[in-house]
Amino acid sequence: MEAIMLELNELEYLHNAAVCVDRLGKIVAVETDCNQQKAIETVYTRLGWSLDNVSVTLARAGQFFFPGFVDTHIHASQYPNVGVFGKSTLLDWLNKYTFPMEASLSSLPKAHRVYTRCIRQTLAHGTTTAAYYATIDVNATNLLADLCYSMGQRAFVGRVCMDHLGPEYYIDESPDQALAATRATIEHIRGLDSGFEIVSPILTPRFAPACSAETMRGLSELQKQTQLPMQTHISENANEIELVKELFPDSKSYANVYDTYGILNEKMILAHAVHLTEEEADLIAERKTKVAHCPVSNSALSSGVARVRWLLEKGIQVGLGTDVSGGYSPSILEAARQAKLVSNHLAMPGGRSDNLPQEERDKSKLSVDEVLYLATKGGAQVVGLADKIGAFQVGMQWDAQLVDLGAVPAEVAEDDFTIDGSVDIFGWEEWDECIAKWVFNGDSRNTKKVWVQGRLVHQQT
Ligand SMILES: O=c1[nH]c(=O)c2nc[nH]c2[nH]1
Ligand SMILES: [Zn+2]
Repeated sequence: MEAIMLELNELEYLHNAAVCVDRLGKIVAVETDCNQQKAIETVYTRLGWSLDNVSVTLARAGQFFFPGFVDTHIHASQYPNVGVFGKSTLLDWLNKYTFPMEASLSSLPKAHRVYTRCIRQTLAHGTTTAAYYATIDVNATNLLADLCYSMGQRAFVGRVCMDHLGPEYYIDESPDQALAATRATIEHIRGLDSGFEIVSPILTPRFAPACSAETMRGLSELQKQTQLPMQTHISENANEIELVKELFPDSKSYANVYDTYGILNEKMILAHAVHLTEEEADLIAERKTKVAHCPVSNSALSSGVARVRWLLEKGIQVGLGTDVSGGYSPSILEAARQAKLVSNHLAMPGGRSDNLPQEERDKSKLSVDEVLYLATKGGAQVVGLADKIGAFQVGMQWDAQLVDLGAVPAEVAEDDFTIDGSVDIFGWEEWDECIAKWVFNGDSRNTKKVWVQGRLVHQQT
């Protein structure tokens, strides 16, 4: 347990720093405490590289580099509905808002508009990698992959499989058709990015109530053949859990349903995991399955509070998801903020931890560093890219954001009342205080530049 805590606190950000990135988007040198001159000397003298081959990027006073955010769970196809959920809860929300919107994206001009805006907006909020759900439509799913590729966002793109219980206007015809359609998107993405370097397919059974046993079994087989990652939902809402019990009376639990059909494994990302039992969490840990924590959505749809510390202590790797549009915001910074706040709720009286001693409850609270870890390194682990992204070690990919908190020089600060963004820095704060102020008050106005694999994919004008 100690090890988890230590690792969670290893948060990387760089200020007064220069980073050298080669043409393949790899970090070749990082210099801290430096100016532009020192950075250039590093490239010439220490590395002996020509500036033609290496770009040198500098974070100035008041700015810092932060690893790009990883959104481990987002429905690009629900993006027009952000903030539109009324008082609904999961199952009525799906029928009222979600399925009609997703079905309407079989219109490719509409899908183009929605997906372009979703990618642009998430990039502007510093999301360099996203695990996307598209829709059941093959052409629209392929379009999402094309757009991620051309706009430069690292992405996992999933065609949604749902051949059970859906509305008649939005359902896969049969397990065979669901699997054939999934194979078609895999082939499309292979044609786009043969090594799945930037865009990868991800197998996507929507959730147990919407998938027949045959489809889940078929996806398990397909995963064995392709080694692709997979994503689904689990244990988000009380009525959903009851429905799973009715539909799979022979299964011991929700997690056991996925285990029975061979899809609870180290390549599976489970979203929500709010109401897991002790046995389910132990099984998930044993299978090395990952969890996407979606605090904004869990509050918006009144689903509940996931016990992140409890999951981490079991050794389960956890990242953050916006879960647009169960979640109202495309921002992982907002998800980090809400992850911190909902973890505090677990320590308050009147909540689900009431039977625990106060000391145990206090342990549930996540720190600012920990939620930022979940937003970056934790997310990288969840999507299987921890050796490539989420930190700034030499040899890793330059997937990063340049954050500017708008600090003004001390000599003008006293009479400068210009409002420039939502974070006010007075100049006396320590760096960890600046980071905390960013987490609680920052937004996309602070995200000046964003890179994926060394390519500048967003720049504030
Ligand atoms: O938050 C969620 N969003 C969805 O689209 C969905 N589908 C099944 N379960 C779900 N949960
Ligand atoms: Zn979801």
